[in-house]
Amino acid sequence: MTHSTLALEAVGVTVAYGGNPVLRDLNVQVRRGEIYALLGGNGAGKSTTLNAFLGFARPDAGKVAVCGIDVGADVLGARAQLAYVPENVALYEHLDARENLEYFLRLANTAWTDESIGEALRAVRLDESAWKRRLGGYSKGMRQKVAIALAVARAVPVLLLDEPTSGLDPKATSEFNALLHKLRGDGAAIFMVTHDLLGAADVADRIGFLDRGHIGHEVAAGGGERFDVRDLYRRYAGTREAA
Ligand SMILES: Nc1ncnc2c1ncn2[C@@H]1O[C@H](COP(=O)(O)OP(=O)(O)OP(=O)(O)O)[C@@H](O)[C@H]1O
Repeated sequence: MTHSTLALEAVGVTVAYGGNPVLRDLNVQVRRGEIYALLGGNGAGKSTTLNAFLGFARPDAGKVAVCGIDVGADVLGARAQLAYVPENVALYEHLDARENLEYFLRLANTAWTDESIGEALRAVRLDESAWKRRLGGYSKGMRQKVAIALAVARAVPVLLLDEPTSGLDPKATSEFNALLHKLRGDGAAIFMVTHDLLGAADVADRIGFLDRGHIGHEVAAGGGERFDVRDLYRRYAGTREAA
């Protein structure tokens, strides 16, 4: 893995709260053009891992980098490389999709035009008939599209997703997965945390199993069947028991 293609890197990361280790010697690397799913039970440390990449959880040991930028040394520089899409996307309910993008792009100090915003909304396949509707009436899937359109308009190479498909119906999930594959094809690095084994198996190139703050095992997709789902289940059940 060359340095230039490495988008996310955690090396020997330990994060403790009140002396209690939540991440323990966590090691993970995600390249551009790759979708990585981190699978783990409740309390395994998934959100803390995201927070470490975002610079909200400071490692007690180890190093976290985004596109080669050390998060501890330059948190704003690192954040400028990524977009974070939380489980429940918080946007302005009384603004429409375009207005939300304009507002957040201005906040991010990113130049935009009507054209570039239109391109971003088209790229995420948000139905054009919805562009002028207030977000208050949007479904979860539509909100996620707007959040990802913001990432597209900012042209960031890294996406961090928290439980992206929970609460999406099968059609919205399949549209969402197709969107992730398109972004991956355009060179994005996508890191998602999830409980959803089948969802991860559908979309990810690699899956890491987080067990009490440590990735004990990773599997990569291969061949027509991609993953051996029964094997994934056995491994996941093992971590869930321990979590
Ligand atoms: N700010 C904090 N202060 C103290 N403890 C924390 C803090 N944040 C997380 N923890 C603890 O760290 C552990 C891991 O939490 P984390 O939220 O990272 O797990 P998770 O895998 O995202 O869980 P879930 O799937 O339930 O959201 C939990 O035991 C949690 O209580």
